[in-house]
Amino acid sequence: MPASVHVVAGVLRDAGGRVLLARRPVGKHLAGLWEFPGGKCDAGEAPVDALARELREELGIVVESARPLIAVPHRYPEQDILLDVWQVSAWTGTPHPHEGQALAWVEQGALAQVEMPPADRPVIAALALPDRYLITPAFEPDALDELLAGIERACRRGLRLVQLRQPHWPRARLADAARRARDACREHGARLLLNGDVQLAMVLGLDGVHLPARIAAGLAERPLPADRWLGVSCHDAAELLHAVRIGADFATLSPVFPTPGHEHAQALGWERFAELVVHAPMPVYALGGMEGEDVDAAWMAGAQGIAAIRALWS
Ligand SMILES: Nc1nc2c([nH]c(=O)n2[C@@H]2O[C@H](COP(=O)(O)OP(=O)(O)OP(=O)(O)O)[C@@H](O)[C@H]2O)c(=O)[nH]1
Ligand SMILES: [Mg+2]
Repeated sequence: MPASVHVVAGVLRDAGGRVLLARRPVGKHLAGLWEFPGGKCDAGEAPVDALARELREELGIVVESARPLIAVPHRYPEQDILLDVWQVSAWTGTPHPHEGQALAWVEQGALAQVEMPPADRPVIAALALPDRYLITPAFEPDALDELLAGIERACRRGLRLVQLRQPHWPRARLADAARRARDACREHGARLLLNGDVQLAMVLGLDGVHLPARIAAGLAERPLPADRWLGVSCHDAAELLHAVRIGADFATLSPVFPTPGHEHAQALGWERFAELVVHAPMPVYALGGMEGEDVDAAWMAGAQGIAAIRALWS
């Protein structure tokens, strides 16, 4: 089997947050579809250099600053590719179609409706997800008010993705908490996912669910509609693969570092984390021993960002 082709592409946003797409010219692979500008790495060329070269050739701009967003392995009938997408945060020049391709600035929320290559689907998820994912700490059921106050505080600090996780609470109490947390999150434009309980999440109209690995293992297909978020906790290559199979939108992969309460688990470290994530065609959060300042390291290892209890709670 030929090795996969390394493709780099850039996400450029205008002042209004719209994303630049280019239309693949007639006669090329996947002609007519809209894509993120970019192309194949030359032999021996570093991805960041290839990105700069492709965006200069295709758009006539000079990349000043970029960081990895997501790398998606994808198998086309013609070839296997690794679609390595970067967020370009600064450039000079104005993007022009240097190769006769049509260009369009598209609202983030409209991307899912645009005809893009199949490999781009996880990229749209990555663009819609934040770089920090809060998981609530364990509370006693009688500390519901304290839990909600913490969620409020987190939203006010800018957290935009929250997992309500209280696996030992009675269901009625959990439903109370989820309802109130849902309203608090909504008020701040944050999404609330419920750990483990698909049915309750649907009844309450939450933004989605996050499944522990052992629950995901019992599923053969996606347990909720496409307009909700499905996150899955993973710890190895097999669990990541299974999460993809059941249509997860994203995963957490842990533990990157040792954490109290999980001393028995073998920590992955960044190197192993990166090896596992590059095979996963979905956004993956780094979890386990994360600190707020680890977001950069997580990006460099191919992660969407960090997931944490302690570090994001206070
Ligand atoms: N640039 C880009 N390519 C993508 C995206 N999604 C996706 O599946 N691809 C695939 O990745 C490959 C990129 O090849 P390309 O044709 O753009 O390469 P290139 O710019 O170096 O052009 P060339 O090989 O014609 O010189 C194609 O098979 C394309 O279909 C995307 O969002 N952007
Ligand atoms: Mg190209």
